[in-house]
Amino acid sequence: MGLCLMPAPVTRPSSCTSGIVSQKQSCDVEGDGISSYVQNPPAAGESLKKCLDITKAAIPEGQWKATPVYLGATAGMRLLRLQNQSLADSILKEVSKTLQNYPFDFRGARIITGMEEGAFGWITINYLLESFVKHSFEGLWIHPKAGTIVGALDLGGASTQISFTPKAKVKDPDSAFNLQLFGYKYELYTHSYLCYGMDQALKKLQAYLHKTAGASPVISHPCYHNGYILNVTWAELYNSPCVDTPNNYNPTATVSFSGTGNPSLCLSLIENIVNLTDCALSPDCGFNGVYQPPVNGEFFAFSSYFYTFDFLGLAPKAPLAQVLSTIETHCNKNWTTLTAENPAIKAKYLKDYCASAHIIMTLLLKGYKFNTTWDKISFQKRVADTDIGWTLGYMLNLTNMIPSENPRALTGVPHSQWAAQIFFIVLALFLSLLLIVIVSVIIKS
Ligand SMILES: Nc1ncnc2c1ncn2[C@@H]1O[C@H](COP(=O)(O)OP(=O)(O)OP(=O)(O)O)[C@@H](O)[C@H]1O
Repeated sequence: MGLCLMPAPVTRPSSCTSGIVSQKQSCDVEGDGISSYVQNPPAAGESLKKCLDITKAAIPEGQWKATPVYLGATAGMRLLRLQNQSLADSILKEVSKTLQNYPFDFRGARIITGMEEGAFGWITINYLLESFVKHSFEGLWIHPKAGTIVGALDLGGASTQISFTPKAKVKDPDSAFNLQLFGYKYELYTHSYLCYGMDQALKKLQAYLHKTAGASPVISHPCYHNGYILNVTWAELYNSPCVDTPNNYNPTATVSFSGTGNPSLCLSLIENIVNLTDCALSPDCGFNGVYQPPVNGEFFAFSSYFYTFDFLGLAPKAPLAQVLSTIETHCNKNWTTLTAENPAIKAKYLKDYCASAHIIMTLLLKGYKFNTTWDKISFQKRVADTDIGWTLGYMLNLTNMIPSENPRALTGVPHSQWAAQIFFIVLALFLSLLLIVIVSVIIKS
């Protein structure tokens, strides 16, 4: 769940992450955001209040009333809405009530769409890199193809998004997101894959293994480290619409996953949950039959992409061969060695880095087809001292902080005048140089 606060006089909210934000202050709703509301509403409510109190303390009292607050919920809530619409509604109502009790200018809570999540992440990155301003300036005055607009790869808990400006027009209108920023029109390709966020992808793996293991109570898991054992109830395993409940479903039954640390088996297991066959607009395909034009330009990969690659020492960039060998070495470590080497890393994350690294490689290389453009991806958490995510883009959009017109055009300086000025500056420099050469030739002779 993302929540964003922006003190009114601040022209650029400098930190806007999942959680609550005010200038450089940020804090997260404890646990897994929205799911903690389902499991333990009072604790989640307290955690939300704690965050709001920290934020309140960071904003001068005189600005509280003028500070707009929006709450946007993402894929966790999209999934909950699929399962239980009234529970999703009551959570949003409850959260809204809490926010209304604070002195901010609360402007509403809603579940954003997957396309919005993708597009706002893309806006956040390019806004922080100042690429919209550079692009519109360079695009208009220097070279029509100048300016570096980067693509966005977001890997959340419940969904994953890819967003970029393709070379050619987007062929499927359902994947096109049109924007005009600083006087420049962008046609963005964006797609959100629900159920392919990291938590749900890991759950899909477990459910696939459970389904294919027959009645066995202990199941080998090749993506878990040798020596690691995870016990889960069927209720926990099948608590999401991303996995099909078996016919003989028994919520209290338990299953044990026992790690075998086998990287190549892990990789082939993942191909059972990611459908890599063609789509209707072949060869322009992502995965699961989804249309996707060929990837174009540089990309920033954040959220779970970053967490995993940062842990493995592969962020922000590493050659593909190094990435593959690092993942293999990591997956081959047994659980005792791994925990001894990483005492500060929580087991809930440590147990999954092998699986998540393989899921990431499958999505990037085989799903999105970065196989020939691997070096274009940067694994990043922050840009310009600010966390990357969809929340800042959401806020910028809702508060109309990115003008659709080019500010230079608004200042009244016409294009032809700029072109003439640049032409005369270049001509003057050339004449000065020529004069220096002529004078030095005359002096020598
Ligand atoms: N330090 C960490 N190491 C590894 N994984 C992490 C770490 N912190 C968070 N994660 C995981 O990263 C994933 C993405 O988390 P994030 O909070 O970005 O998701 P989200 O915004 O709730 O997702 P969605 O948009 O799909 O609803 C989750 O699977 C979460 O468990």
